[in-house]
Amino acid sequence: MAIPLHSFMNVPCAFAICFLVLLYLRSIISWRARARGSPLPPGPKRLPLVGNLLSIPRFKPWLGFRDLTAQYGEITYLEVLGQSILVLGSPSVIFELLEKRSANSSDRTVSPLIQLAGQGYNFAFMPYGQFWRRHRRAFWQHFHSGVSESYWPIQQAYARDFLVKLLDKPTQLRNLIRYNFSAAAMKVVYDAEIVDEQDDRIEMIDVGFAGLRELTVSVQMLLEFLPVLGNLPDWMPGSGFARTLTRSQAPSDHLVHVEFNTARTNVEQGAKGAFLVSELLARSGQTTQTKEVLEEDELILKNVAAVAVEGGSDTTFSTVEGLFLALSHHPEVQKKAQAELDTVVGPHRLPEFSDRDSLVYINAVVKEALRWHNVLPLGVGHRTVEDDEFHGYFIPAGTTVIGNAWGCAHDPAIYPDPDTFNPDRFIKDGQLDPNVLDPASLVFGWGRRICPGRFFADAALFITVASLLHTFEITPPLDAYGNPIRIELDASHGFLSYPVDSRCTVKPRSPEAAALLRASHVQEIEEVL
Ligand code: HEM
Repeated sequence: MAIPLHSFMNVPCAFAICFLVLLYLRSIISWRARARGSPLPPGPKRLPLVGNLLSIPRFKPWLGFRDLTAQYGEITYLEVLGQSILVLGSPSVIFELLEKRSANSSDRTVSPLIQLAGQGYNFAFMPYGQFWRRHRRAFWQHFHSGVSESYWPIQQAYARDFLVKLLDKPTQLRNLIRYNFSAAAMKVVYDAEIVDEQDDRIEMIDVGFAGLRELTVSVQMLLEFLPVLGNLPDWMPGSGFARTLTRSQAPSDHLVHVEFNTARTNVEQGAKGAFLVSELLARSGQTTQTKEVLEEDELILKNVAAVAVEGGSDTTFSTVEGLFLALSHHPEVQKKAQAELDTVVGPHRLPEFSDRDSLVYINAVVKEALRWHNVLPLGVGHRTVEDDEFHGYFIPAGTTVIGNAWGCAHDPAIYPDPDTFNPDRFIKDGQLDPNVLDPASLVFGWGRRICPGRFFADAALFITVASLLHTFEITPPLDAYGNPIRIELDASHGFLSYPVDSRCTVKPRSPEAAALLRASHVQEIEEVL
């Protein structure tokens, strides 16, 4: 009797189905054992296969995540194509998971996009482990609060140089803000002399970060799970995005290698300024080190130097751009700041770091600038290493944890009327109010991954804000008929966020203020730059 062909076909088919069912049952049993009866945190209903892919907000995700928090609570769980994601929506749960349990929540999701965007050298995206730790230690040695103070003269000189240039080229505001922070970072790290905003190295730093600016949560998800999209030939639709990312590779490589090697040559010829380079040369003189150790040391120091420049540029740049827009809306904030500066500093000199403790209102302006416009609205995602139980919920190992910094910084329960720029919210009885949550505890991230450049950033912001308000007046831009144009804050929606339009009119507060700036500038340039 003939046996029908389809019966043979059915045997492997049946085996395959049984195998899949067994795998599924095994995964459920193992999941239950791992979860020990704890449920996953609440979240939107998951669809078969794609899970919550459609619930991931595509545009300005920090807004959508804030809405998820309102609907499901401060701990919301999402799953996209098998990847667990936890969205934390209040400072208390963020601090609890990302600070107190930092040993388990300081990993990063390793993404091929980071290499594609030329950021492979950047330890902000490296997984938790020895290699990351060595980078972080090397960075911290040169940027902890004590050492950061030694860079104040450079930061002050560039802040003033920026303002002198602004006197002459008020329409170049954006380029000059970028110049201020990038040139100061290049000086601190490589002892590089950059004297104006047209220097090619300013553009190099800008383009080196451009790839990261393009990354959004939804694009990241898409490319994570369909990595082939990153390798499409140029002529295929959809390849443009990958091309934009890869444009950052050459400038980043230049920063890591060429700028470092130039600084090394200068140090070998007797230059004193470039501390990271000097450190490397000192170490390479130690004959006890093996060739491999020295090579890895060199790579780490090169990476760390480049991160300090890139990290030190765009973040502060975006914050100050937002601040200019806010100030143009609030003449009363400028008046209060100027009254304080006139009392503490007076008209015959410019503000200095030693004035900081007496400049309560200026410190409040810096805090409000960090709160009002967030350059990293969702920080940088963390990742858990092991299974955990949190508030009675099961958090699987490998969960991506997103702290919604923007959501907290704009929560009316923490900061009433959060969209209004109001430095007074931080002041009580003439002093900074310790009962108001410091936005620095939100916007610089958390735990073992907290921003190690925060002291450097805070100093750059303080001296820029104090010097600016002491000498300039900022008003809205004017239309063709001379009428003021009101520009609302619209933050771009990438991984790094920038005001889309921050046009404003800048002019010196008085002829005396302009003269004071120019006079101090000549002396400063000779001493520091
Ligand atoms: C307004 C200015 C700045 C803001 C808002 C900011 C914010 C952040 C945030 C949110 C993170 C991620 C923290 C986390 O994972 O929890 C971070 C990491 C980092 N930042 Fe900053 N940052 C600023 C300025 C700077 C500056 C000036 C530097 C360098 C001098 C810098 C260097 C870094 C580095 C190296 C990391 C990676 C840390 C790691 O993964 O271990 N940042 N920053």
